[in-house]
Amino acid sequence: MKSVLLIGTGGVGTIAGLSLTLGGQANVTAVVRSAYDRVICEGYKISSPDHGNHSGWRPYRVVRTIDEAVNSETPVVYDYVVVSLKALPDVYCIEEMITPAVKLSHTTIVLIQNGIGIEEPLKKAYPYNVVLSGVSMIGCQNVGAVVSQFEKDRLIVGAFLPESAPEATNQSAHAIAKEFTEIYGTQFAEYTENITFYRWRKLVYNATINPICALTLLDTGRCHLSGLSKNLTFPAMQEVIAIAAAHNHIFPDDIADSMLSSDDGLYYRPSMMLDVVYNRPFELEAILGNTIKAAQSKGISCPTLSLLYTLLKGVLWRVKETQGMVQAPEEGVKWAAYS
Ligand SMILES: NC(=O)C1=CN([C@@H]2O[C@H](COP(=O)(O)OP(=O)(O)OC[C@H]3O[C@@H](n4cnc5c(N)ncnc54)[C@H](OP(=O)(O)O)[C@@H]3O)[C@@H](O)[C@H]2O)C=CC1
Ligand SMILES: CC(C)(CO)C(=O)C(=O)O
Repeated sequence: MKSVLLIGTGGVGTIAGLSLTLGGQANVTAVVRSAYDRVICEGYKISSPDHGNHSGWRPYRVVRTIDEAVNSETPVVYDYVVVSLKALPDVYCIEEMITPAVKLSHTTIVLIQNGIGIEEPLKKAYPYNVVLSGVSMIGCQNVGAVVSQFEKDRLIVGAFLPESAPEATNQSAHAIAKEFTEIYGTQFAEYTENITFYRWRKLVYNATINPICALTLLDTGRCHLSGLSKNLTFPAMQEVIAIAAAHNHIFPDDIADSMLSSDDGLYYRPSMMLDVVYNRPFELEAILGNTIKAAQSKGISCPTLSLLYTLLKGVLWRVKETQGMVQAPEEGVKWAAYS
């Protein structure tokens, strides 16, 4: 049995924990924060078209913190640390957070998160551990231990390989990526040698639809009905496609239409929109900030994405102020300091 530590038990993480458990090859210890008491008392209520409906499901072990996960009566060495926290480098530092659970040269770190450039800090912090990058296509929510999955669970997994890595290291990283897809279940997870391509491909959706829904608080269906999808999302997608092309990721001609039709029949609220609705910090830098940096590095202009980014920076400031993460000085502010 593989020993898995799951950090980030929202919609994506809980379904990952369920799939890894049902596959029968992993014992999953889950770090559960605000829903801890409910999960201990009642378990999760899950409705999943792929993994079934469950009432009272619990992973192998439920803990409140990473320290508790590591310091049990018999200390556990984790084979995999699966991170499905939001990618929020401006709020917490994942590479520091997971340190107690990562055994040098042994533990594989698996990131199941949206965005680009998210693996670099992990690989830098753990040069002797394998870092896997997972792109999830699921549409899923966890509200108070009630988990609802709306779209198919499809997880693409590949090894994150810095350019300088020796070939033998690369080969073992690819083998571990394949092993992880088997533990997750090959009906739902697939291995790729080129995970960066899939990260960029997903960005065509996440860097456009997520921000526009988060700003307008309209779900995907209502974005179509109001004309936003045609007049704003579609052109914004062309910018992402051009930036991706400059980084050698070329998509089929119908990529924008296929992303826009991926929620057909649903009034879907993407994860960034839910974060704004629940007044939580959202993944602005990982999704939009890093895309704009990638454009700048190639001298590409992306006015629509830049405007969305600037507006969302304001929204994020508001969220952080209400959460006490930033403060406006009592004496007021002067324009000259910000011009
Ligand atoms: N939702 C979706 O359908 C999809 C999401 N993604 C991506 O997957 C990733 C996860 O998304 P999602 O599942 O929606 O996220 P959620 O916001 O639903 O879940 C995040 C979880 O992390 C927990 N958490 C936050 N901070 C800590 C901490 N310091 N210690 C322990 N736990 C913590 C939260 O706990 P608490 O409840 O206590 O706040 C919450 O349970 C994101 O990168 C997202 O973009 C990708 C594809 C689809
Ligand atoms: C839209 C979706 C579900 C695509 O898988 C997503 O990534 C999100 O909600 O952030």
